[in-house]
Amino acid sequence: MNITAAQAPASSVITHYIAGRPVTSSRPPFANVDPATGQVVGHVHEADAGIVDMAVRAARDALHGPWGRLTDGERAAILRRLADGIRARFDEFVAAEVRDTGKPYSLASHLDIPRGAANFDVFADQLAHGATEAFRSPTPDGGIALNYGLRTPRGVIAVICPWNLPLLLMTWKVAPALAFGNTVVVKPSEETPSTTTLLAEVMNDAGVPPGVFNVVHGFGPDSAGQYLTEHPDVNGITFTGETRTGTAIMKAAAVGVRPVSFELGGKNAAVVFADCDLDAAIAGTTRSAFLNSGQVCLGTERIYVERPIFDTFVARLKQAAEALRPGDPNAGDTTFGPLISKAHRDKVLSYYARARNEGASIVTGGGVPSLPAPLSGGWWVEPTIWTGLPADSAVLTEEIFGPCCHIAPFDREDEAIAAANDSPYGLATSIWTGDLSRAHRVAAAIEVGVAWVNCWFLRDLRTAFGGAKQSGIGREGGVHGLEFYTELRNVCIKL
Ligand SMILES: NC(=O)c1ccc[n+]([C@@H]2O[C@H](COP(=O)([O-])OP(=O)(O)OC[C@H]3O[C@@H](n4cnc5c(N)ncnc54)[C@H](O)[C@@H]3O)[C@@H](O)[C@H]2O)c1
Ligand SMILES: O=C/C=C/C=C(\O)C(=O)O
Repeated sequence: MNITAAQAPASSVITHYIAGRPVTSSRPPFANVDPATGQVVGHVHEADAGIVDMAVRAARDALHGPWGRLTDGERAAILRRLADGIRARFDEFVAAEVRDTGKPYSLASHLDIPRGAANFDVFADQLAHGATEAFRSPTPDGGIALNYGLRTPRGVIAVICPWNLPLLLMTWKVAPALAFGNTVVVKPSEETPSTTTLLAEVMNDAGVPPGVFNVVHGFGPDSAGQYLTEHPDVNGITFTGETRTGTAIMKAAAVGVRPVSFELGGKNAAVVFADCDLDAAIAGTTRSAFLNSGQVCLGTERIYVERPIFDTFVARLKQAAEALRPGDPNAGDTTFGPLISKAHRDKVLSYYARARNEGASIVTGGGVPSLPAPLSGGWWVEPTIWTGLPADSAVLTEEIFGPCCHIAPFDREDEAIAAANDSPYGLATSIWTGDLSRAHRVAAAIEVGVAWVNCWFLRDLRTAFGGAKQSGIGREGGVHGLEFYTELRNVCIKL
């Protein structure tokens, strides 16, 4: 929910950050709201087309400045300083992320901020070990030619991020972009402006030249997001967010034929076989269904359980869901947070109502928890589990992005695979089985970008990360970002 500055206290003002300095804009700032309480905690400047143009120009100028002349080793050293700079201000980053998202301190301090720093380390490492191809090529005249690959930065990259893992997903894009010599104009989600703004300060302190990293704040359509993706001097667009937003951005990218790197929506399935380690499957599926209040793209909203253990699995997951503790995000025993906004909570509750109206069996949840003030003003919903809905129910086909999942039984492996693949999305899956051959067989059959076996959200940052089908375009991580963040030229020299 965003209201004008007139209604918002002047407690904290977030401005843009262009060419190494804060920049304000003329549009009425919008309010930043704490989702745990619904209270306004500050306000944020909204970029107009002129501000976005200023940022893109600064990024273009920086490409031709000292940044463009740094060696890989010098850029790697700066990336490591960025990681250290985030860690040096760890408490500030955690507090800012918790305030913007309402997520529990335990989650922001163990996932969001540590990964926000680690993303810079992994790409600094990549620079130290990167290589390109070379060939000694026989020539028709009996001589030799040398062919070698030469990677150059793509240029000015537009980076547009969602609100669920704000710093993690921002540096997951900024780190490779800068590692490979690009400059960036980034737009964090309007819901979560704070940690990216702190990152701008860390950039300054780490010696990143002005203009290499620029931040513009605002919304999508008719605001910073649209102006940035439509700017003709942007050479590539990396975006994480909803699939339908990706469609709109892809149309903008088509003008000028700019490449895109997309991490989009999902409707991920877990497949649980009767021979699994049930304790591990329950623990892992509790995380995949309810972590970050279900606001994780890799999360599980569809669970298929082999019939012999179906009733036990449902009972155990119910017990785990009911043990989650909503509360003050900064309280040590809080393990469950609110949704990001009133609009998103209304969306999730609309699916709760649909499930009820379609006759689902509500195993647990389905409503709003009763919490004391000031939390009663926040955007809370109950962790929810359903069974008994038909496969074509909207609850089983559309991304809800909330703390809810549907469990259905299956009798045969091929039936479970077909159910898991029955989706326009293809982001992630988790497979729980004690049979190693089956693990490999099923992981090869489910059409996703990331398949976990007997685990979930276990990440080696060098591996390929991204979605198949309508869940994404391209891959991030390790060497895989090279295709988007660099141009590869072949040089052929007649010797
Ligand atoms: N695949 C992944 O790795 C991944 C990771 C996290 C979230 N997601 C997805 O993100 C979604 C939730 O995040 P969200 O609600 O912020 O997504 P969203 O698409 O509504 O917004 C994402 C970002 O895009 C901007 N935006 C919106 N419309 C735009 C437009 N027309 N032009 C340019 N920018 C525009 C927004 O301001 C925001 O910064 C879910 O669908 C989730 O699955 C995917
Ligand atoms: O909500 C989506 C989570 C995305 C996670 C990553 O991009 C990652 O782990 O690199």
